[in-house]
Amino acid sequence: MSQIYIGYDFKVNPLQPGTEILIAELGYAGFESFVETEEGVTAYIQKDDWNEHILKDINILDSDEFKIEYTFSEIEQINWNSEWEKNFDPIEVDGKCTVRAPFHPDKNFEYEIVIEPKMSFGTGHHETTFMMLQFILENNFKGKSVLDMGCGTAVLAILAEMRGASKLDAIDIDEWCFENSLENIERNNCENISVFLGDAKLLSDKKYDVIIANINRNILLSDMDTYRKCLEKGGILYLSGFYNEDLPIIKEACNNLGFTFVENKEKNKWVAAKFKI
Ligand SMILES: C[S@@+](CC[C@H](N)C(=O)[O-])C[C@H]1O[C@@H](n2cnc3c(N)ncnc32)[C@H](O)[C@@H]1O
Repeated sequence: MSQIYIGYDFKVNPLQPGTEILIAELGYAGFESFVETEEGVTAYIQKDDWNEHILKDINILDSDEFKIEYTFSEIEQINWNSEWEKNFDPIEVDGKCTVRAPFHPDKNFEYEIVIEPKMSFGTGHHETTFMMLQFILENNFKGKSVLDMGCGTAVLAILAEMRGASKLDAIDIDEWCFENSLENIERNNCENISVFLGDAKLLSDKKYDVIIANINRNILLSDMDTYRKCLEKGGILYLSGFYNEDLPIIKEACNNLGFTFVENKEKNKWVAAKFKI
């Protein structure tokens, strides 16, 4: 890999939950990989995605509860495999599903997903991915056509196929996520998932029984109308990637399009919500 990265070394006090909150916020600002250290975290972002105001919306940096100091520098080469081996512990969801890396030993779970995340978002560690995995475990996917919008590593599409979905599209705007999704789909022997590079513009003539979209508040709001048009009657929409304070805005936008709110989950202020049409 030859992309140039900017690496930020953050010292966080108190370490937890400060580091966890910081990683979550940086993830949504475009940082792609995180290496937890004894004092905090080193976070990486591609130089092409970076600008000098990149930390402007990271709220925890302005919080009185945490003291956070950082330095940053340009890095030419990162060995992602060794970074992940240091950092990626397997996760378990509700005793039924595990998400692990290829270098972890097998586990005896009903659903075992092997993900080599490299730089893509979606190992299950993030609250939003975790809650979406829970929704997929709790709900019926048998024979359903499914869209995983903003697929990252395609972890959600992979579980949906394991749960019986018969035809799936996984779409991501990021080229690395597109390639990583293809690799993970093969690694997990999935046969019903097609991966596309792009955004909601790809959806003009598509129809699905279920749409899963874990992106962020603004993209969800701007693409919601397209999701609505792509859902079959009786279709289900799962949304995540926003904080609990944004749930009323998301609900209102969904209501205006004729969706009914079914339920939501919440973890460390992040929300995942289910709607039906
Ligand atoms: C929060 S991550 C979620 C990844 C994965 N679905 C998960 O649950 O872990 C959001 C993903 O959406 C992608 N994305 C951002 N904007 C998008 C857009 N307009 N259309 C499609 N994908 C987008 C990002 O590249 C990123 O991989």
